[in-house]
Amino acid sequence: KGTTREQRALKYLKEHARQGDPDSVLETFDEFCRTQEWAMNAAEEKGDILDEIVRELQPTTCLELGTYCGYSAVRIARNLSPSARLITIEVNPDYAAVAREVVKLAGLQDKIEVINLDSADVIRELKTKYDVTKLDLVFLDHWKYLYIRDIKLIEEEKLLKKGSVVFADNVIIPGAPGYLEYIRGSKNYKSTFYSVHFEYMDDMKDGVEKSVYIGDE
Ligand SMILES: O=c1[nH]cnc2c(O)cc(-c3ccc(F)cc3)cc12
Ligand SMILES: [Mg+2]
Repeated sequence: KGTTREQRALKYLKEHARQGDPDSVLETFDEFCRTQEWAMNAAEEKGDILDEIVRELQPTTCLELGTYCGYSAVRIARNLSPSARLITIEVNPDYAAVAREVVKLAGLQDKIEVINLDSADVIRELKTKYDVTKLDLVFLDHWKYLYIRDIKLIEEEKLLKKGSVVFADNVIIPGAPGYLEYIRGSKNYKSTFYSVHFEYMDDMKDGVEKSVYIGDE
């Protein structure tokens, strides 16, 4: 084949999506995943909840862990206010390269910064190197066993404020038991679980967890 699934998806988007139109990029990506090849996008029901959170919260500074091909980065950024921005971290260089192209195709390169590094290393430098004061929205969608490591690091760095939302994908499939136990047991968060279908699979159930930070600043 020579190409990766992510490169085939990007090719499809370039051939079928409207340049500069985020909605077209997302619709086309969903079409690709339903008709050509499955991909792990936070799509459909998961994406609808994410849209709702962004529209209601109107976050200024967003952090996404696990960019993959940039589907959820585009989904978040298309609803951001003019001065708001999204920092998205992807440790896999091949995924990061595709994501940068998808972000450009959507015309959102001024709102989204894709960083190809390990999430922990970036979180430790958000205040000093990335000019971040507080995070209004955090989307956890990378390796499931890293959710708990990274949320603890985000707390340690005092990056959350009252009302900040932490939204976690895949808390059922593949599952993030340690994270769920931690966040639901913490007095600093008010958590809500949403039972949703697994992306592009109408006969599989996954879950997402929305946690509002109510702790000390
Ligand atoms: O590794 C993942 N990172 C982020 N999101 C994911 C996601 O939404 C789904 C899956 C996934 C789950 C089951 C399976 F059979 C194959 C892939 C992995 C990730
Ligand atoms: Mg996911």
